[in-house]
Amino acid sequence: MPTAYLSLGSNIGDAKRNLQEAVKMLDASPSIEVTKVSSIYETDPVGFTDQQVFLNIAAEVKTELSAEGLLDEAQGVEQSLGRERKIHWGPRTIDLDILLYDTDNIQSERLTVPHPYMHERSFVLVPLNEIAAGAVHPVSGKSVRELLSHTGSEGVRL
Ligand SMILES: Nc1nc2nc(S)n(CCO)c2c(=O)[nH]1
Repeated sequence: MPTAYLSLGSNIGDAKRNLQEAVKMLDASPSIEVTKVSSIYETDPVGFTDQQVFLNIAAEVKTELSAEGLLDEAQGVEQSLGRERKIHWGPRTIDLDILLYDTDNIQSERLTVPHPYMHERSFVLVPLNEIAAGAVHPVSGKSVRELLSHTGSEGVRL
């Protein structure tokens, strides 16, 4: 069964509860099993820096869904939790990004996997390293552990 890794983030409202609800909703989907969840990390905002700190986690899921099917589920969770896309890269109640889907390399209208920025984001790599240090980025061939050794964990706190 395919294994995928997701990054989840929130910096509006009760961020911890938003993350917990998002994981619960993913696991409640009949076609998704959440098999690992990282600790919650407080992280400095990247991209649009004039906003609240984020809380970030990573999750491992097993699913028979295609990557696009998993994206549909993830976007459904975002909508259910009130995700409003006002400012690009701005604050959000919840954000779910697909990082890896097995060792697939996907470039479609809707989806790029591996996530195009995952290799340069400590707020993604620190939680992901906690649950999948040995997972391999299918484009670079580097493990999560190796990617993290290049970015460092600046701006990420347990
Ligand atoms: N620390 C941090 N910065 C972010 N900038 C954006 S956009 N996002 C949303 C995910 O792309 C985040 C995030 O989740 N955490």
